[in-house]
Amino acid sequence: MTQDELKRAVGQAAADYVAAHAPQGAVLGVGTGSTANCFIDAIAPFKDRFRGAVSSSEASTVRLRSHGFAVLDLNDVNEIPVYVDGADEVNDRLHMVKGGGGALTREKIVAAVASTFVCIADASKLVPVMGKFPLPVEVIPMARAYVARELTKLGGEPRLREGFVTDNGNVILDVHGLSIDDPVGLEARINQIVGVVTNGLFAARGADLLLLGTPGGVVQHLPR
Ligand SMILES: O=C(CO)[C@H](O)[C@H](O)COP(=O)(O)O
Repeated sequence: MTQDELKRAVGQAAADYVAAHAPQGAVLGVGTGSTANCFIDAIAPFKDRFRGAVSSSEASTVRLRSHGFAVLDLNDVNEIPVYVDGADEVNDRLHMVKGGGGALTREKIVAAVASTFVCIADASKLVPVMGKFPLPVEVIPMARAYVARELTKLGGEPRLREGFVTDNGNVILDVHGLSIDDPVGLEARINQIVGVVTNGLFAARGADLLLLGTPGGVVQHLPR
């Protein structure tokens, strides 16, 4: 199976999960990226069961609307039973590195509100130690050079994502060369740097369920 086929399989599995578990009239939390797009396409036939969706990016909003979903302002929503999103890396505790698509801050906000975070990923994303995928950090533009120096002190090699501006008007520093042995500690440490909006470690609030696309089928993992 190709990687795209595995992404479609987990997108469909997540749609089946949500259709079975989310209450009638619920608000759905929707992530960003190519795997999340597969989920959006797979859940579209069930859209009338939902009050609408809260989106984590302008790109997902466009796709949701193209399927006829009502896209709601998070400030008008009290509860999100399920949030479905992809990951760039995930470990067996269901900590993740996210933000390859640059939507990490809105993703983290929607995930914080959600009762259940379902991570959907192809098998290549499951790793013993995270850090091979450069860790995205969203930064207020005027703090870029300062934050880069601070990230270097933590042992990483930050590189500006050239020509990219987030939906929030900020820049991304991708931090190379980290071996993330303490995801919870590093997430908190980086967020303490003045000028950082947030970083792509989702460890304090990891996923509750991983649907992993493997050549043998979609496998469910709970946090170890
Ligand atoms: O965090 C993300 C976007 O900010 C994505 O979930 C992550 O980059 C995975 O993307 P894809 O499903 O395209 O591999």
